[in-house]
Amino acid sequence: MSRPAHLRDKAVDQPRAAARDTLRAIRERDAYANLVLPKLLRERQITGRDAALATELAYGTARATGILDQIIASAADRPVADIDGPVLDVLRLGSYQLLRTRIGAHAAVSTSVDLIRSEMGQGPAGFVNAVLRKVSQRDEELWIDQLAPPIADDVIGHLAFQYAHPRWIAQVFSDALGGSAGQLQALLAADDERPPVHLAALPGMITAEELALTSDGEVGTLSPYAVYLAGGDPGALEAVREGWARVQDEGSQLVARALSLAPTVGEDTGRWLDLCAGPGGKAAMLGALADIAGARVDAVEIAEHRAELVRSAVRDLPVTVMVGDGRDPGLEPGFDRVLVDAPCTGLGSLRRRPEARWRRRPADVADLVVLQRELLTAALGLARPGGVVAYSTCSPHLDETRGVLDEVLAEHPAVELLDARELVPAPDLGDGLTVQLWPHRHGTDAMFLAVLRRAV
Ligand SMILES: C[S@@+](CC[C@H](N)C(=O)[O-])C[C@H]1O[C@@H](n2cnc3c(N)ncnc32)[C@H](O)[C@@H]1O
Repeated sequence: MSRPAHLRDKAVDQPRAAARDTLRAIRERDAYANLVLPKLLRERQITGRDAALATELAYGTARATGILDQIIASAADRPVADIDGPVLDVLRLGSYQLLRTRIGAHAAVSTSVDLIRSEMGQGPAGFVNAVLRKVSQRDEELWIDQLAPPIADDVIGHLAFQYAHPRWIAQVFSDALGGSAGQLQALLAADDERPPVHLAALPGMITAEELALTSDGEVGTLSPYAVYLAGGDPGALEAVREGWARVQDEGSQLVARALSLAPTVGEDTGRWLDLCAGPGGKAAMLGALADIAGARVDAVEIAEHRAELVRSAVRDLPVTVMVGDGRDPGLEPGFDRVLVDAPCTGLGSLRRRPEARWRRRPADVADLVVLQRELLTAALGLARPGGVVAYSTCSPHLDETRGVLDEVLAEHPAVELLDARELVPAPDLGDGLTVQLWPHRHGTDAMFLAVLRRAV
C-alpha cells in the first residue's frame, strides 16, 4: 500500500498538504471542510500559524472553487472536467493563493508543483507549473474583467463572479433583497468572508458579560446572550466544556428567544415543542429559557444520529428528545409554543460552510418547500388555540420563506401573523411582519422568522 500523500515527501509543505487533502475529501466524497480539516490538523499535529494557514487555504479555496475553475479552464485551455482530480485540487489551491491571498507568486507556484510532483511525478508537475504561471499573469481583477459577464449586461452575474457565488444563488439573494444591486454587493462581500464565531451564553447558566470576560470575547450587539469570539478554539473554553455556552450564530439565538417571548392568548401552560431539533442548538437555547419560565420542551428529530446530537446538547435541561417525523410525531396536541426550524437549502449560512454554495442545486428547493409547508401545517395542528408557532429558515429564498408562509396562511384563515419584528431587537428587519436577518446588515446568518398564532 502506498503511503499517504502528505507523508511521501517531507519537503512538502504541511499546511498546504492538509488544505489539499481537505479539498480532495470535498471533491471525492462530498465531505464537509469544517469536519475534515480540524481532524487532519489534529492528526498531523499542525498548530498555530501553520493551522491558520491551512484553514485559510482550505476554506478560502473551497468557497471560491466555482470561480477558480473558470479561471483554470481558461488558463489550461480545456474544461476542468478533463483535468485529473488530484491535479485539479492542486490547481485550485495554487490559483487561490495567486489570486486571493498575499502569498507571493513564486511560493504559490513552487509549493503547488512540489505537492503534485511528490504524488504524481514530473509530467503532472510540469502541467501544474504551466497552468499556474498563466493564472499568475493576471490579478483577480483582470480575470474578472476577462471572464465575468460585463456588469452593464448582467449585474447579478458579474457580482456573483466577483464574490465567488453561483449565479443562481446571487439571483435568489437579489430577489429577497428587492433587487438592489448595492445591497446585493454588500451581502455577497459579507458572505465571501470567514465569519466570526458566535457563542451563546445559555440564560440561567452564565451571562454574556461573564462569558465575554472568560473567553476574551466581546458581548454581542443584538442577542442578549451573544458573545463574539476573536479567535481560538471555542471547544477549549471552560464554559463550552461545561455546557453553559454553545457555538451558535446570533441569528439563531434571536429566533429561539423570539418564540419564548411571543404573546400567547391565555396563560402559558409550560408545554413547548421543537419540531425539527437536530443538532440541537435552538433546542438547548429553548430548554434554558423554558427552565427559567418553568416550562418543558419536547424535541422531535427525524434522523437518529441527529437526535443523538440533540440529546447531548440538552443534557441537564428540561428537554425530552424523540426520534420522529415532525409531520406526524404522535404527540398530544396542545403546545403553547412550537418552533419549526425547517430543513432548508441553508443558503443563509453559506459563510459557515465553505463548500456548500457549489453543492446546492436550484432543484433542491422544490422538495424542501413541500416539506416545509407540511411541517408548518403540522405545527399549527400541534399548537393549542391561542398558542404560537415560530417558522424559521436559515435561508432567505423567497420560496422557502414568504412562499411557504403565504400558502399556509391562505389555508388557515383563522391563524394570525404576529409582528415578529417586535420580538427581535435588531434594526432594518424588512417590511411586513416577518424578520429577515442578513450577514451584511446584522452580522448574522440570513435567518428568516415568522410568528403565527392560532385563533382561540
Ligand atoms: C435546520 S435543521 C434544524 C436546526 C436546529 N433547530 C438547531 O438549531 O440546531 C432541520 C432539522 O430537521 C430535521 N428534519 C428533516 N425532516 C424532518 C421531519 N420530517 N421531521 C422532523 N425533523 C426533520 C433534519 O434532520 C434537521 O436536523
